[in-house]
Amino acid sequence: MSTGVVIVAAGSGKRMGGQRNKLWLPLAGEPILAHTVRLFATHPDIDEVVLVVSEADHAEVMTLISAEKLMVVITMGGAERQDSVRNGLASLSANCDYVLVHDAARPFVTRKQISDMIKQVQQDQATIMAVPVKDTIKVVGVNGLVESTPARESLWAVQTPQAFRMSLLREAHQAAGEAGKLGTDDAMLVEWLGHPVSIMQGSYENIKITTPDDLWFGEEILRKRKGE
Ligand SMILES: Nc1ccn([C@@H]2O[C@H](COP(=O)(O)OP(=O)(O)OP(=O)(O)O)[C@@H](O)[C@H]2O)c(=O)n1
Ligand SMILES: C[C@](O)(CO)[C@H](O)COP(=O)(O)O
Repeated sequence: MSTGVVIVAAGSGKRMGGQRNKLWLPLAGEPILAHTVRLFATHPDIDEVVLVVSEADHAEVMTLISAEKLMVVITMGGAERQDSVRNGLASLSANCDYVLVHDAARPFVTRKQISDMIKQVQQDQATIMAVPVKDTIKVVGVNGLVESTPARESLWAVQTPQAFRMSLLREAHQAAGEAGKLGTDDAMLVEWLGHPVSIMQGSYENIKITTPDDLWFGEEILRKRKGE
């Protein structure tokens, strides 16, 4: 069984509020991007890595990858995350039976979680990492008034990696592209095809670095892991 990963890094990090892609911000002295790419590129259960980047970051990414001597295929992203994933899938070889899709902005997934997910996807064909929500969630109307309160027991906050049988994810992206369907994650497209998607319990540490407060939390996660 051959497993590839598409790491999407072609965003711009608007919510971080900086001058350039947030993935260049340092975490324990190294760019966030370096942490994530190294984790997958050195993982024994991952056979191929495709890194999706923006035009603006391309040269610097090449420098980073060659300095680290990592075996990574680099490809260009698109306007939306979904476009970036689709471009990444197109760059994986025909040998891949399974694919993981991962946000470069989530550097804290562990090696064991990646291995567990690869085992799980071979059973379920589509599986995503998620954690039960801790807060009470409200559905709010455009008028600013609460419309409903979904039962918390059924709510999960979804993360990446998300893993799929390669042919299933390719089919979902192709169909979504043709229908103009846009999803905020890849599982949405597979669900829309009518295929079951299983949940793999992740961890509250697997945050997506999105806003400045995520950076200090991220430093704390690494400090704690170093001491373990
Ligand atoms: N067109 C896009 C948009 C996002 N991403 C990637 O998708 C992941 C999750 O996106 P998010 O955290 O929202 O990153 P940004 O889009 O960069 O952030 P923002 O929405 O604040 O601009 C990130 O690793 C980001 O680089 C991508 O590859 N291509
Ligand atoms: C895929 C994702 O990480 C699941 O939580 C998330 O939806 C991607 O982030 P974005 O902010 O929607 O681009």
